[in-house]
Amino acid sequence: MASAIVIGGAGRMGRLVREELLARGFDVVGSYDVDNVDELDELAPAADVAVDFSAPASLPHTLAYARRTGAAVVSGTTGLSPEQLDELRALGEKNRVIWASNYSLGVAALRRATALVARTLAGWDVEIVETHHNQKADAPSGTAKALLAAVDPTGERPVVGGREGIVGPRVPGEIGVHAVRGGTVAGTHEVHFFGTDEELCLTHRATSRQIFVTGAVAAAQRLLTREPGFYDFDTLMFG
Ligand SMILES: NC(=O)C1=CN([C@@H]2O[C@H](COP(=O)(O)OP(=O)(O)OC[C@H]3O[C@@H](n4cnc5c(N)ncnc54)[C@H](OP(=O)(O)O)[C@@H]3O)[C@@H](O)[C@H]2O)C=CC1
Ligand SMILES: O=C(O)C1=N[C@H](C(=O)O)C[C@H](O)C1
Repeated sequence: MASAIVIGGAGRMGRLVREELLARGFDVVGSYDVDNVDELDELAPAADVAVDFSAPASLPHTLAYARRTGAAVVSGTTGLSPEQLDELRALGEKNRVIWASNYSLGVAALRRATALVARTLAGWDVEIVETHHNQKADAPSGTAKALLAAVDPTGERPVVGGREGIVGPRVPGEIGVHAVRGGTVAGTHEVHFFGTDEELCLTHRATSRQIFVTGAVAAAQRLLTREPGFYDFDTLMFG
């Protein structure tokens, strides 16, 4: 039986992840949150995999744990800085690591579709809109950033958040990224492509968090069959 710890275990995602791990036969040997995250550095028991849905501030402890125990890491924490993402990538030189801003199969397909449409409709205006529950800490969502990268893989185009006041006409090539917060929305992502007299909109709507949980635990199971490396969700799940 494979063993696991959950980082952010008392959170909205962490509680569901723990249940899913147990349902899939994992032995869950620890749960870590703000008050005991320091234990990851030296005290926490070894496990085959650490599943992390917490906050960027916990990453040093997750990394220390993985280096000490050799555990695989499945991270879904968003709001990580580029330097923190590099640290996770570097961990992949010795450990099995996956980080994904979204563990839903539908969003994986949305990313592919977005890249295709962006190439097909080059020159159209693009606006990305994400909507989440009123407790979400980071904005824009990690998924919105991934969709932005799908539209503009080289990251060269100007990115605009909220528009207010007199800002002048839309700058050609710019990409709007907008965050909406309210209620209990599990996560909606829209990519609008505007041409002359026409609009194409790709939408993904999560109606529960279970999709992310199912995807993350499936990724954990698959990751444990792989060699050390830094994996992305699309490649790991679809090959
Ligand atoms: N990749 C994906 O598919 C998805 C990613 N997410 C991401 O997962 C993360 C968690 O989301 P959610 O469960 O809604 O958030 P919650 O706020 O419900 O849970 C966060 C958990 O992390 C813990 N935590 C916060 N800060 C630290 C810290 N410094 N060290 C250790 N633990 C900490 C909290 O502990 P305490 O209770 O003690 O405060 C809490 O238990 C977010 O980054 C979110 O964007 C969410 C859904 C899907
Ligand atoms: O915080 C959330 O809830 C979610 N966060 C992820 C993100 O930032 O993209 C994924 C999902 O949309 C839910």
